[in-house]
Amino acid sequence: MSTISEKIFSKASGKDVKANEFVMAKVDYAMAHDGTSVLAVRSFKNMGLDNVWDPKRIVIPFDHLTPANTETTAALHHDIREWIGEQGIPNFFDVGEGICHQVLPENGFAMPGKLVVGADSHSCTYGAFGAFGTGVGATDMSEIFASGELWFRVPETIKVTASGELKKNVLAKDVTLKVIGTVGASGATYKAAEFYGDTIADMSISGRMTLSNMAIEMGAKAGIVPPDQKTFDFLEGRAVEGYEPVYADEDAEYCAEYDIDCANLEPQVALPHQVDNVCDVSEIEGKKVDQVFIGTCTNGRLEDLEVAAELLKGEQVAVRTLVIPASRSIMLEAVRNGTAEILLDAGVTLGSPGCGPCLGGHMGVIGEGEVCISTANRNFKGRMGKGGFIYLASPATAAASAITGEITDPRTV
Ligand SMILES: CC(C)[C@H](C(=O)O)[C@@H](O)C(=O)O
Ligand code: SF4
Repeated sequence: MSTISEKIFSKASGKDVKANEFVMAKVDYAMAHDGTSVLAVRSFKNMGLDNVWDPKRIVIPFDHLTPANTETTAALHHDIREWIGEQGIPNFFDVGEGICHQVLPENGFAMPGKLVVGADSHSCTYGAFGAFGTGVGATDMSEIFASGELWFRVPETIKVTASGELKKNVLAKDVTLKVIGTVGASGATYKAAEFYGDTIADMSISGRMTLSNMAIEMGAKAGIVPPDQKTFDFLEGRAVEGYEPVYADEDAEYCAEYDIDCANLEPQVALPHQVDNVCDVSEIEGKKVDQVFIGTCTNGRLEDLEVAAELLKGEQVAVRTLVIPASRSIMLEAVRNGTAEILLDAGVTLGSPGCGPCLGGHMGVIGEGEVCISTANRNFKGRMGKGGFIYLASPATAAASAITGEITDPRTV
């Protein structure tokens, strides 16, 4: 009678464990990006060790401030590149390859049953593939670099069941925002979430990644979708090693259960400055925006760009609109299949793959009092620029709002 998390931690710690037990777990893959590797590497060096535990199990994408925005960033990038070379870490993804949470799954590091730990809070994205994906701080990451292990408290699990067929232009992001609005920003703190129901089964891999990505926005350690044929198909020819799917037992114990009706779901918007401040788009329609941002590890995938292109085809954007693909391969596909051309024709600014202005670092920061509708996962005060206001929505709602210059229901354009 175990949950997916209990089973993954049992395997990773080599003994049968239950929720709330403390374990030392073996990590399958460890990730740090340009933002967090700096501290992780510094702390690793302070330990006085020469070599990391296993270079092949460490993955380092550069994504947060890429291409480098300042001389300081360029110097930090330089130092980390050098360390990666010294350690012989083969899985290094340099400037322009894309956002860590896109790069790891694309390259087959997120697999069912694995424990994948990243020095980034949205590492829960890997749950979309049935992995226990979770974020840790940079000094915890240095422990993993050193030993390949870390301690955890096995989380209790909440069960979220989403049912019903989504209406056109109601997307996985709307389901995700609805779930977070229902559970609350701290409703799943230190718990894992397991996602069930026909809405999830019908979701594409891309949609499931959006859902798992935002599990941390309700406090969850992990947000896991049980793997199915779509998962296996995605991993075919991609998975870097063999894997064993893990499922919960029928009588697994959940600490809370939530049922989400998606048949009547409207597009959702999270209002500033809290992610769980969620309402139907109809309640906020007409709110003027200064900038539209489509991208990030939440919604920068090909499917998201295509949804935007479908709405923007033959139209002109009314406000500055930024589209940043989550990876180079997504951008390449968007160029090849004509999506990029439609977006550029509509007046969109296309940025190089990476986090872009999500964290307020560069490439589209907003000014005092400005409003941005964004497909990202966080709308915290000041995140995209001091004094700015961030509204979170789906790529369809963002694209519809780009056409009108105000928050718009994508079903009306
Ligand atoms: C910079 C990094 C530590 C941070 C995170 O952990 O999430 C960032 O990716 C974010 O989205 O806020
Ligand atoms: S895209 Fe945004 S949320 Fe995702 S890793 Fe980058 S900064 Fe964090």
